[in-house]
Amino acid sequence: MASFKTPALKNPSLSLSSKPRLPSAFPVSFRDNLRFSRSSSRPQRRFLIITASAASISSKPTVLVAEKLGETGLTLLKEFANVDCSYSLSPEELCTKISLCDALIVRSGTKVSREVFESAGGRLKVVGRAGVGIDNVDLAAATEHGCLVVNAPTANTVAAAEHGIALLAAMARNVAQADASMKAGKWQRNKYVGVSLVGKTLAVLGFGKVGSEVARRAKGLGMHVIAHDPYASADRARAIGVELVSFEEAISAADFISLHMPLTAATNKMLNDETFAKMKKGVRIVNVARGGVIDEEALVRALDAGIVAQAALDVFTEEPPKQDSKLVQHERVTVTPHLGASTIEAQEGVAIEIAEAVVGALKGELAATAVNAPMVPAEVLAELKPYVELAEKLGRLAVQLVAGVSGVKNVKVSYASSRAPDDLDTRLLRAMITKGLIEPISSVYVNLVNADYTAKQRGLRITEERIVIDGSPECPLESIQVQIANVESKFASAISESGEIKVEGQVKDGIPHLTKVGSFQVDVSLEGSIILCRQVDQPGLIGKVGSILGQENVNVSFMSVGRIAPRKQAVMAIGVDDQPSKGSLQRIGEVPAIEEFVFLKL
Ligand SMILES: NC(=O)c1ccc[n+]([C@@H]2O[C@H](COP(=O)([O-])OP(=O)(O)OC[C@H]3O[C@@H](n4cnc5c(N)ncnc54)[C@H](O)[C@@H]3O)[C@@H](O)[C@H]2O)c1
Ligand SMILES: O=C(O)[C@H](O)COP(=O)(O)O
Repeated sequence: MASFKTPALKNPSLSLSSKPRLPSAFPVSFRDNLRFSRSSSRPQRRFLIITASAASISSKPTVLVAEKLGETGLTLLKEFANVDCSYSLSPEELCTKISLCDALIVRSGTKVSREVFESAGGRLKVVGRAGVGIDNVDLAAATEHGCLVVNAPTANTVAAAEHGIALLAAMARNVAQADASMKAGKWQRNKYVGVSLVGKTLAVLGFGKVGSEVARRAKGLGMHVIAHDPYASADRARAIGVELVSFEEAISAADFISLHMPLTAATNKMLNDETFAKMKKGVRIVNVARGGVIDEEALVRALDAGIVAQAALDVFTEEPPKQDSKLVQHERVTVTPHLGASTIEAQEGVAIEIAEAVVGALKGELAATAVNAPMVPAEVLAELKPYVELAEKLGRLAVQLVAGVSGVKNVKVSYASSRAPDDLDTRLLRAMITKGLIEPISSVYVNLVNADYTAKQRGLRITEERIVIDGSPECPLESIQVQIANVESKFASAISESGEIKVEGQVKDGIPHLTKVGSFQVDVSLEGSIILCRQVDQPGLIGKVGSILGQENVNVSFMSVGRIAPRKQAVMAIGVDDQPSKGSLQRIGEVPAIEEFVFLKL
């Protein structure tokens, strides 16, 4: 293979030593020193880059804050965006406003439905949930619209756990009922005899952030704590002195049950007639998770049947519940109006957490706490940066080589790396290849949020293969190869021996390079555009093509020839900074030795 670097480059910013630019979807400045870490108990931050256009937006983005948010969070938002605080919008008003907004911030009181995403007309980039539960956001619709959803998963954990403990103690000692009775002028000491917590068994259902904090505190009160959570680590439970048990064991052994799982299809009405029947008679239930995890009518029946002695509820299937709700009015039920996260401290924390996440996402920087997209740790992202660009460009090149693009259905991506497969996170690369494959042939905007969904929608199957090679594990990837099967090519030489369109690339000195087309080895940096020519290898040809381009002042940045053998067929790859005119391309095609050529935009 011969490789010729042009000596003088017209535009120094495109020189080989220039830093690679990230693809348009990723105007990223890597903020490794994010200001987030206020609490040492926070989980390790993981990051996601999301949005294309923010960096190019000259005017300020608009953030709609649809529910009350802490002042410090609002101040952070206002430093970067126009902030519209419109509380208590009707669903129709929200749908009307949303098309003018780049981001939306809500708490649990706003339904962010499919209609909201459809009404946004593509402008809405981020939904920030100022809290944990995202059951009020239609995640599938968000993903389909390429809209990132971020939440604030840690700042209200302690507040929710404290509220759970407050309800547990208040329920056991009839605090609310006795208070109401006294205010009604009564002094009923015998009626409000309570039960003790010490020595009792508490079953925590859902041993996540809040559940484990409740467990920790309940142990401090002298309770025997067991937990059920199909996804929790037994080691983590053991460290707190909690035994993980099955659901059946938990509900049948418990004197008290505290609920801390998210509301999902699997947890919906988890406590129902059947499960209440398996509980100890006289069990007491606390719910600061979500109303929907209990079948509320079944709970009323269980209370009336004496299976459940008492319940303390902060959350309801319908919020606010109907005034005449039997459950709310039940004498042995203590209720609060979804106050779990409502402490001054938690609301300030949540507001800051969500404001930072939303601003970061809008800037196109690294957004934290993504809910509907894979999150890639910042250090992995920094390492993969040039490969991200390579991946998108290989996708773009490969699809432009297809004749009749509707047939693109099966794409195979091979990653050659000396790292163990588990050590290489390819989700971001796959998303970028998908972006490169789809965007040149459609009007769909593809990002990390909607890449897999968009591929599936279009019937595009992307399979991945890892090839473990010898080499330095310092370097995450040796090469990426993209193959499109069962298609014809505009450039027959791009078809490999096995019949697929094949392009392969490497990162050299931080710059993505095209290193193989079909069976031909080339070496051209992936900047600007590329002309691929197949010719019979002969002296003078490079000069001929170069002079056609030179006459039009089209700058050649790189040129490389891959050939089977001297004076046999060869593929010449020419990198150009500017787009040649149709006339120049035609003249290149008319050079007698050139058998076929194609112009590809990156
Ligand atoms: N009342 C409030 O104001 C308030 C405040 C904060 C959180 N919450 C709610 O509390 C719940 C927990 O919040 P978190 O921050 O601890 O979330 P988390 O994600 O840290 O924990 C949830 C846990 O539930 C577990 N889980 C999932 N499915 C389960 C199942 N079928 N059975 C048992 N466990 C299951 C998960 O594995 C996870 O460990 C959420 O519903 C959240 O919305 C309410
Ligand atoms: O999921 C949560 O974070 C809590 O339910 C808090 O909801 P809120 O923000 O509406 O108080």
